[in-house]
Amino acid sequence: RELSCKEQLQSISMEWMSQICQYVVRDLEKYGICVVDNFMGKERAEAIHRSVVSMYHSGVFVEGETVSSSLETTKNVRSDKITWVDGSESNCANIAVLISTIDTIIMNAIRMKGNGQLGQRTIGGRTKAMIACYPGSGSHYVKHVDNPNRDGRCITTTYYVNKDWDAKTVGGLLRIFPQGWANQVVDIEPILDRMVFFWSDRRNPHEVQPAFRTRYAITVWYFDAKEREEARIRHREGAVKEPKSNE
Ligand SMILES: COc1ccc2cc(-c3cnc(C(=O)NCC(=O)O)c(O)c3)ccc2c1
Ligand SMILES: [Mn+2]
Repeated sequence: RELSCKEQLQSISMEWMSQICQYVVRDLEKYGICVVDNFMGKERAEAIHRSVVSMYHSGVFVEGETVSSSLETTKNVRSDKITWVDGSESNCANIAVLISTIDTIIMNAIRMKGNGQLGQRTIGGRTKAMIACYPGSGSHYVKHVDNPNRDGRCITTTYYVNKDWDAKTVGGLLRIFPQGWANQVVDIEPILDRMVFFWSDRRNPHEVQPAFRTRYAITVWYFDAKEREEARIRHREGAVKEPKSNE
């Protein structure tokens, strides 16, 4: 029987989905980092770009706060502006599709593993999506670890929405310094429709190099169920002032 157009599209997307999940499982377990291009397709990527730009100009972004209590001004550590969305906000329909696509990849990657784990982690929940804007003129984020103190976050997933980005002229590279890889670095250009997955803990110190053009990224952090529960218990006991991860 000839497949209908809808069935053909579904079978292509199923094939695409299982390809991506294989890359994510293999690369996360082998390198701790996975880069996927053309993640949402050009049309959807450009629609997400338009949504993010109009949200930025509507003034909902706030200064990204640091969790370091040192006296140095936040500017020296990071100068991005952020806003958190769950995808239900106005103008976020395309971002909702992005979030559910990432959810599906992570869940299918775990299913593919068969033991319900990804890199010996049991994924349990995620944060909302954080949209970050580095407003150019050298804005950056110094070398840091997303989750240095076991706050529960185990996978960082960052999606870039920058059209015609050329890091040679406007900088803004994501540079990862993978632990255990001697002095190797991984430089990732924040180009439109690029998706990056990497372990959020001390295995992947990274920085955002000074950007000289407005630079947008959408990040969702996935929790390790056990670590998250332990962090909650620690937090409840008020033992340690943990940075809010704005879940
Ligand atoms: C206490 O509340 C908050 C609220 C928001 C926070 C956002 C970050 C963060 C972490 N990493 C990056 C990054 O590495 N981006 C890489 C890239 O864009 O290529 C980034 O842009 C932002 C860290 C701590 C936060 C605490
Ligand atoms: Mn980071």
